[in-house]
This record gives sequence, C-alpha cells and structure tokens, in this order.
Amino acid sequence: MAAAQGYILAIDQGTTSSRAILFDARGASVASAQQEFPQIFPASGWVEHDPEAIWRSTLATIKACLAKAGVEAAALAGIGITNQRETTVVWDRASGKAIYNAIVWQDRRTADLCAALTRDGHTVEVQARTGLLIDSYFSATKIAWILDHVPGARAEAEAGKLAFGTVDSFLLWRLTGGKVHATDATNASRTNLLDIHTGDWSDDLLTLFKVPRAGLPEVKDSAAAFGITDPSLLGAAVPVLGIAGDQQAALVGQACFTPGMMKSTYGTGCFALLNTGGQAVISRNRLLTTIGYQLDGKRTYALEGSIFIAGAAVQWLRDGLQIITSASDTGPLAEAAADEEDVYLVPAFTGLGAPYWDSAARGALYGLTRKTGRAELARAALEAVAYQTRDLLEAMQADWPSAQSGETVLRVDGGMVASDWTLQFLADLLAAPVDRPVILETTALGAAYLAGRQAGIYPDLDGFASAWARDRRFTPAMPEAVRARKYAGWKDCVRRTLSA
Ligand SMILES: Nc1ncnc2c1ncn2[C@@H]1O[C@H](COP(=O)(O)OP(=O)(O)O)[C@@H](O)[C@H]1O
Ligand SMILES: O=P(O)(O)OC[C@H](O)CO
Repeated sequence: MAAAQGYILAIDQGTTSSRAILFDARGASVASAQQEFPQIFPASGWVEHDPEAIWRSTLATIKACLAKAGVEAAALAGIGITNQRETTVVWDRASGKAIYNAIVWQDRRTADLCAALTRDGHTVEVQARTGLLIDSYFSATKIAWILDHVPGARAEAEAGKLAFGTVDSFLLWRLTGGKVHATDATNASRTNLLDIHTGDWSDDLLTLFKVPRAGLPEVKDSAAAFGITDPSLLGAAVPVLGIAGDQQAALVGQACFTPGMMKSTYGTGCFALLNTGGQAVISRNRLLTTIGYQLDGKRTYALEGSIFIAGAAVQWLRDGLQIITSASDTGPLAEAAADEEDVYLVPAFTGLGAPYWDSAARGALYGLTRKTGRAELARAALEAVAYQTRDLLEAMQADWPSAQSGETVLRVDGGMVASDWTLQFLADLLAAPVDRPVILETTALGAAYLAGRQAGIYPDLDGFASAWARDRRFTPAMPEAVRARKYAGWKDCVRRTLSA
C-alpha cells in the first residue's frame, strides 16, 4: 500500500485524447481516465485543436482519475506532464485565452514558408543549431503564422503581451492559474528555435523565423519545480515536477538511459528514439537530433526517426476499406496470407516522414494479383511498419556507428504492440531482438518517473532501470535470404512511390 503523499499523477495530453494516470509510490498504476476531443480540419492539410477543449479534457480526466482511485489531490506528491509535441498555442497573458486555435504538429500550412527558407540555404545552420530540419512539423513557423494572421498579434507579441508555447506550457500556465510560463528542454527542442547545444533559445533563429523572444517560456530541466497548481482547480495545491514531450517520456518510461538503447512507439504513427548520451549526433541521413531528457542541467541527446503512419494504416483497413472489424483482426489475417503473394503497402497517406521527408508522396499498393485478398492487405499494412522501422534503424546506424557495436535491442510500446505477429515480423526484418515491456503505459510512466524523482519518492535512473520488466522478447527467426529479398522489395516500392 502506498504511503499518503506518495501518489504521482501523470497527464498525457495526446493528439486525439487527453489521459490522466495515477501511479503509487512504487510506480504501479492505480487508475486512469481518458477523454477524446475534436480534431478541426479548416482546410486541406490544416489540423487544429481548440485549446479550451485540450484544457477541459485534461482537467476532466485528472478529476475523473482521482475520483476513480478515491484519492484526494492533497495526497499527490506531484504531477508530471507529457504531451503531443510541436503543437503550438499563442495566448494572451492578461486573459489566459488563446488568440487562435492550437496549430497541430501534423498541420502543413507553413510548408511554402519552410520551402522558401530551405531554398534560401538555411538548412545547414538550422540543423547544426537545432538538430532539426526546416519543416512545418515544428513550432517556429506555426507561431509566426499566428502572429501574422491574427490582427494586431505581432505588435502585441513584441510588447510582451502574448505567451507562446507547446501544449505542456499552455497546460502549466492554466494549472498554475496563469503564474508560470515555462517548458522543459525536450519540448523546447522541437520548436526549431532552441540551440540544443546551449539549451537556450537562439537569437539568430528567433530572427530567422520572426519569433519575438518576449513570448517564449523559460526552459527548464525535465524534472524541476515547475510551479504549484491553483488550489481552486483540484482542491489542493500540487507541485508540477516533471515535463517531457511524449516520445521523450516514452524513452524515459522504457528506461533507455544508456547510449545505444532504443525505443519505438507504435501508435497512430511511429517514433523511434536512440539514446546517444551526451553527444548531439547531427544526422547525415535526415533523422532528427533531439534532447532525450535534461536532468540536473545535463542534456542527454537522442536520434529520432518519425514515421507518420503506423497503426493509422490498420485504422484505414477498418474504417476506410472496411475489410476488418477490429484492429486485432490483422494478426490472424496476416498469419493466413498466402506466402507467395508479395504485396507491399507504402503508407504515404500524408507523405513520407523520416528518412525520406517527402510530403508530396502518396500511398501505393504494389504486387496485387487476382489472388490478393484482405489477408494479404492486412499483412502488407503490418509489414509496412517493420520496413519503415528498418529504414530508420539503418539511418541511425549510418549516423552513429556506435549503434552497430554490441547487440541492438528494440524496446517497443504503443497500441500496435498488442500484435504478436507484427513484433515477430519486426524482429525478423531487423535481425534484432524486440522487447515488449510488462508496463505498456510507458509515456505516462516516464512523465510520472520524472515528477516522482523530483519529489524524491522514486529511485535514481539506475534504480528505475532495474525495475523495468520484460513481458516477452521476440527473437529473429527469418532466414537471411528471405529477409534480404523482402527488404529489397520494399526499397524498390518506396523508390517508385517518391514524388521526385
Ligand atoms: N492488435 C492490434 N493489431 C494491430 N494494430 C493495432 C492493434 N491494436 C491497436 N492497434 C493500432 O494501434 C493504434 C492505437 O495505438 P495508441 O498507442 O492508442 O495510438 P495513439 O496514442 O497514437 O492514439 C491504432 O492505430 C490501432 O489501429
Ligand atoms: O500524440 P501522439 O502520441 O500522436 O504523438 C505525437 C508526437 O509527439 C508528435 O511529434
């Protein structure tokens, strides 16, 4: 039984839903609550969220979670926040109201601006400082777009009347009753504005992207005293002690603390992060360099590969093609697919992410015959996840040769890892073991760990890492010749799908 004052509440504010999960002093999850909120698509390629919907759903899930557990807010030792990254909110400091909807990470409205900055030759400088490419995925051009499209906003921002932030900053502002404007280094590293080598906003980049410094939050460690919640919200003042972007929180939750350790999260999309220790490895293969976590002022870096479509391809089989009724149908169907049918799905529904970064590419199916049926399509959707992961792994190994020394083990999480078939194929195709942990809520666990460490109730990194437990290891069993033939087939299909 956990001691009083020993609970940690993790807020996981995701792209499609807000969740709250309560952990006890031993790090076991006690209760959770989840609420979806609407996606807003005002134009082709635009994706927005109503910041009030983000806030309302977050607050409602915190309250529902505590009520389910029968735990009072006064028993919380701290709150950890993890969040969809890059999504940008600009709000008025006086009223606390957003001046425009949140522009979501998937939103492509600033693609032309990014293309112009790329044409003007800024990529090398931006990548050297931020570890990122110039892309509308990141926050900087989203902030500038809002300042240039909401009447009067730019002048107000320059006068310090507006605050900008990623979702963590906005939630922190609301939770503290408008008292604290801060973020953590992992979220800051997704903006295109942070110099990841110094950990501070870069004046040169602020000038390049036309973002006034006056609007930016203070950048803190991922485990820090961020602020105290307004007692009127939860009935007690609770310290916010941890913040990390959701993929970095999963890196922490998977205890990937040693250079060379790697996790991959398979939800709607897939995000693979490889810990490179204190070394910010700048990619020559179009991966992202990002801050994995910052503790006690020390930055740990990661190489990241982002794939836009993973489980979303399974959703497409269910909701678009309507050839399955549930995501879990795909495993048995893949098992039953005909061996001789080499069907490939290149799921470029919204373009291709790392390492291709081709936003104009569109999805394609290859190798269809009259024998192709739902089983082969289901298998192709699951296989696509593994092929894309191998693309990322190869790019990581090319960027950072240390990733090749020793055995690469991939720790996996996210909704898709319920599929044993997918994980076996992943191990086969990577020729590397794939480990599924007992605790699959790794993102929330990571945020809780950061807060619990700061509160002094959770162990140090080594202690936390030794508590990580494996549910199952998937070991490669595919003959090398089959692996090579299948992957070569995928590379050929990608080549035929790229837009230029
Ligand atoms: N058994 C399964 N086999 C294959 N895909 C699955 C299975 N269960 C869930 N998924 C996929 O996992 C995704 C949901 O994962 P989740 O981590 O909840 O995503 P997100 O956090 O991005 O919303 C969905 O796209 C769903 O299609
Ligand atoms: O909210 P998720 O889980 O889809 O994650 C979104 C990522 O953080 C975007 O970079």
